[in-house]
Amino acid sequence: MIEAKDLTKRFGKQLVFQNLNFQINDGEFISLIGPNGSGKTTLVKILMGLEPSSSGTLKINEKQTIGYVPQFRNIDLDYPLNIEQFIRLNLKFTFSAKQRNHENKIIKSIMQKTHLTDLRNRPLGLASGGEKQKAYLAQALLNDPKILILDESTASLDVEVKTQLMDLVQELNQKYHLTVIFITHDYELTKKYTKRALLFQNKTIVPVKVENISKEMFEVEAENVRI
Ligand SMILES: Nc1ncnc2c1ncn2[C@@H]1O[C@H](COP(=O)(O)OP(=O)(O)OP(=O)(O)O)[C@@H](O)[C@H]1O
Repeated sequence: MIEAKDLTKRFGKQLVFQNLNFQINDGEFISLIGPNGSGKTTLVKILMGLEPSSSGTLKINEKQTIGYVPQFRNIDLDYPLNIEQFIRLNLKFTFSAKQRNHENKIIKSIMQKTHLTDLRNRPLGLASGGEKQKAYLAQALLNDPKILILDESTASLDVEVKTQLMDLVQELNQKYHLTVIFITHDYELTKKYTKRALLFQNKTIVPVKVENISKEMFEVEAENVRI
């Protein structure tokens, strides 16, 4: 379980959020939503130990490792690695034959889980957006995480590819009891894949049932941001 108690974060004089109190259950598929700049990425950085909190606590079970899937960025057409080589970047480089053997098995299994086996030799620079995003997902799964964070990972994909990626994540969530935290601005995907959301509002978090979220709420937030 992930549990926040009175979690507060400031950057210098800027208060990002204060007194966050929430829980995320093991195996839950939950969305993390709210306007641009409300603190979604900052919160997951604190969760991953990449950023200190200002006060309060954010606890996870010590044994729970975390996989992080960012939104894919532009990758040059002549990027030197193929999909499999790119995924391997998250492994420890080793010259031990025994360790290599072990790693090969892990890679094979991850490629099967993410449906990338047939694409393993494709240069990453020539892969489609969805294939690149799946490669990022595969990389995040290498260390057998119990918690998977998708940080706007569907943002630059077209609707059909978004759905394919989310179906895959849902499969991983259900088959392997992965806890999934889905950071998104996408109303349709929030509705389709999650039952509960942590909504950033007025510098704190409100846990809400997704069935009670309206499209207008997403749009109002977007407008607020523009002002
Ligand atoms: N390292 C940093 N130093 C100073 N301010 C920061 C730092 N990182 C984030 N911020 C600020 O903290 C606030 C929260 O940023 P964060 O990226 O967490 O928001 P977000 O909800 O993920 O936004 P978006 O939806 O646009 O990705 C923003 O005002 C941002 O400028």
